[in-house]
Amino acid sequence: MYSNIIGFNPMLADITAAQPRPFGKEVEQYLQRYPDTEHVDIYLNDLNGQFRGKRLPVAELFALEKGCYFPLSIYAMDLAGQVIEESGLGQQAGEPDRLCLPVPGTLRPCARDPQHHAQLLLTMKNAEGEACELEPRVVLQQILKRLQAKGYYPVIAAELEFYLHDPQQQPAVTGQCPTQSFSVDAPERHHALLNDIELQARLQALPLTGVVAEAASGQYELNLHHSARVLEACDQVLALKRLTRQIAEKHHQHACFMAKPCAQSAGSGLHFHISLQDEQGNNLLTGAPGELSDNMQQAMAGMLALMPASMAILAPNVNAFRRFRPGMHVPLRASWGHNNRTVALRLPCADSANQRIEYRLAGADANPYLAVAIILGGLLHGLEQPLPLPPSTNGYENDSAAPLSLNQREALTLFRRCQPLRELLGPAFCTLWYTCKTAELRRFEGQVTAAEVSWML
Ligand SMILES: NC(=O)CC[C@H](N)C(=O)O
Repeated sequence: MYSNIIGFNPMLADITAAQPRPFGKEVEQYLQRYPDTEHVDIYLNDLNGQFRGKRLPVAELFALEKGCYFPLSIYAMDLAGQVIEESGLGQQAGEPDRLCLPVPGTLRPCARDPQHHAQLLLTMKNAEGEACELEPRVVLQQILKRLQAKGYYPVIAAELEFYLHDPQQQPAVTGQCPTQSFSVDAPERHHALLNDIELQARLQALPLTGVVAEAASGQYELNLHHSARVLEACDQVLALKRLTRQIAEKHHQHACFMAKPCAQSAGSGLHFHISLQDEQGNNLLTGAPGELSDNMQQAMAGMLALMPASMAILAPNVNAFRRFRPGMHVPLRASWGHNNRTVALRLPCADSANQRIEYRLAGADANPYLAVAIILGGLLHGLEQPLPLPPSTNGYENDSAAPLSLNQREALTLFRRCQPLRELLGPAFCTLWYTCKTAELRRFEGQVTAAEVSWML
């Protein structure tokens, strides 16, 4: 909610990509630092950002330089880990494997047992040996390449909300959710646990800059420092989620990243602050004092134009749509405004060098690679095909901004029909997303819910 108040000076951001170390060297250095390592989890992040892979004895680590194999169907799994046959990647295709390679710089200790257990992110190749177009990380990478080809270097900072709760109880159980945003005393209740998160984040070189108590009991926000290494920043969001879950478990708590775990309490968002630099590190969104630059107007107009069709990615399941309720600091329309937490694109107070957009639509359960691909795709769309910026709005009363689709089926239909998104995210990926999410929704709708049973049995 309140991250980046210390400053978002894009001039400070290092726009050069990290020099990848040869993987063997990275392993050697890691094992010098953690000589007692016994195991490593190697993983890909699937469509839902879940970790899929296997645990290996550490001796296998060196051999990974040449790669290893996992089934392509990892990118066709639903939230329950079932392969969606309608994708055509499942058993009817024989569930073929693809080559996977380590992502340089992602060998980190695992928070569950940092001295003995490591983890490593992989990336998949397609049948031709190119980056796999169905992998969310690759979808974002392609958009970044297009931006860089035009001399645009985005800078992003993530804010991730979640609930801590007793595993025997629901998060923010009704009646126990006093409003306590900003409370500096609230974190005292979870002092040891939050300290542990910070410590493990340091060990994993995740730039955690702050922890904020949010609007409901047990709800917190984690702020990551802004970075021009956009892919790495998204890797870090997912690593931070895993770390937080593991640390919570150690403290006999549960960390919940559902978008709306409790109907009566605040939902959890994944907000991104976005800025744009040129090669010299100048902020390209900055305008004359009191004015919005052309770039800023075009970037926002592009994001707003793609927003209704983007909901299917930013709210990736039935529960994610429940977050969009009035009075919960959540946008309900494709809106923008100055210093306003009810709009989709918030322009925070900032001095001229730090002007940026806060994109507030994604839920905490959204895939960060895809959410950022949507945001930067919208920005690119706006810069390439300038559109007029609609008037700013100020709160829920003003209904001049375009409505957003607030149910998953409608959102998926808009997504399928949106040609610019198809072009930005790639047709193969868009077909996969639509197919998997439609099948997942059908599975959900085919169930009898606990509410029906308790009301009617
Ligand atoms: N931190 C805030 O601005 C509140 C955001 C709100 N919890 C959300 O769901 O997005």
